Amino acid sequence: MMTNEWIDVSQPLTNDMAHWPEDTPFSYSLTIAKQDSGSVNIGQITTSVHTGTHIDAPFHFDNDGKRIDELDVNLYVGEAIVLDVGNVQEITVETLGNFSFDGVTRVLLKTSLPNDHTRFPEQIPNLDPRIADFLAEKGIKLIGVDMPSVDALDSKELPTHHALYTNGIHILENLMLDNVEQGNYELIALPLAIKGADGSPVRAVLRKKTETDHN
Ligand SMILES: N[C@@H](CC(=O)c1ccccc1NC=O)C(=O)O
Ligand SMILES: [Zn+2]
Ligand SMILES: [Zn+2]
Repeated sequence: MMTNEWIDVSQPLTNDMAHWPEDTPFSYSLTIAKQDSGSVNIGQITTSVHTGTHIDAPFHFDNDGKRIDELDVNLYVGEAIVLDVGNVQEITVETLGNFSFDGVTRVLLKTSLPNDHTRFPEQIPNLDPRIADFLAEKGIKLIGVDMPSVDALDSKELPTHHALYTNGIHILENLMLDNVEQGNYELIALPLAIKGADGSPVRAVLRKKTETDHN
């Protein structure tokens, strides 16, 4: 039997990609060219850690929260369910109540927001903070979204970030799920080991589960 292939669900890191207003854009440039060094090309990157597909450490919104290097890598590798919630602008407990979460600890929400890494959206679907309690009860430890934030783009209070955190649910943002259908997958979305950081870019990949897969 042919094994399923891993699919990339990360935003490509390009010099024209979208970033938060007033935040540091992503930039890659060649600092040393092979013709100058005589041996190698060497590049450098500059970026906010909240540009592109990334995870938030609790320290992002809580000064006493865990930093990137203190988070358990097991959160970011394993079974995940992709749910299509593209039919609503407000994602509530009622929306999620239509789905079965049997045994999974990671949920990825495919919303109506078209995934375009070069465009920072003006508006995004709203995640009701009350989904945090609901998902925690189902045993969810990680939520991923195909949007720049789990809160409204102009929010200062970040109620959904805090509600998720209070319920032990970690956050993955800016996935590219337009070409992914609802269903059960394996996920890898590992952060870099950046000491003390509030967030980290990840390379997020999914592989569809088949009936013959065993846990
Ligand atoms: N909470 C967002 C980031 C965020 O809110 C932000 C990122 C960079 C610059 C400003 C931001 N928020 C400003 O109100 C995130 O988790 O990526
Ligand atoms: Zn973030
Ligand atoms: Zn966030």
